[in-house]
Amino acid sequence: MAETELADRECEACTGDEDPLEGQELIDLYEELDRDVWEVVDEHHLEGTYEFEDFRDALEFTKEVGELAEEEWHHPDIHLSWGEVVIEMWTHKIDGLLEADFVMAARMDRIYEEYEPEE
Ligand SMILES: C[C@H](O)[C@H](O)[C@H]1CNC2=NC(N)=NC(=O)C2=N1
Repeated sequence: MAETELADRECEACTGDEDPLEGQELIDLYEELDRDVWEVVDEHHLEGTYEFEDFRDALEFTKEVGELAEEEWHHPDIHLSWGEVVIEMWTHKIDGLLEADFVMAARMDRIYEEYEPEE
């Protein structure tokens, strides 16, 4: 049976004693994200950069991401500028990356589909 798409998986709450993902585990999950948006930084966090037409769209996207973070109780760092939102996503409790971080990133990619500027 095909694996559940990343954005449809549960954000498993972390207990705090998991080991951070590394190596091939990270690569396999990363390949399911929008690589025009995301990069894995130092095997520690995900950094994503989203472009928008203006500040209003960037702000509305930020609000949706904020609501998602509250629902999932898994919170990114968000830098909001005119026409751009930069996200940093990692699991603070273990100071590294777990699947939940990739699930959140995939959910953000899905939210972004409604804002993507015309080519
Ligand atoms: C107390 C602790 O901050 C909470 O359990 C949650 C809140 N949101 C969180 N968000 C992120 N990114 N990492 C965490 O470890 C985390 N922990």
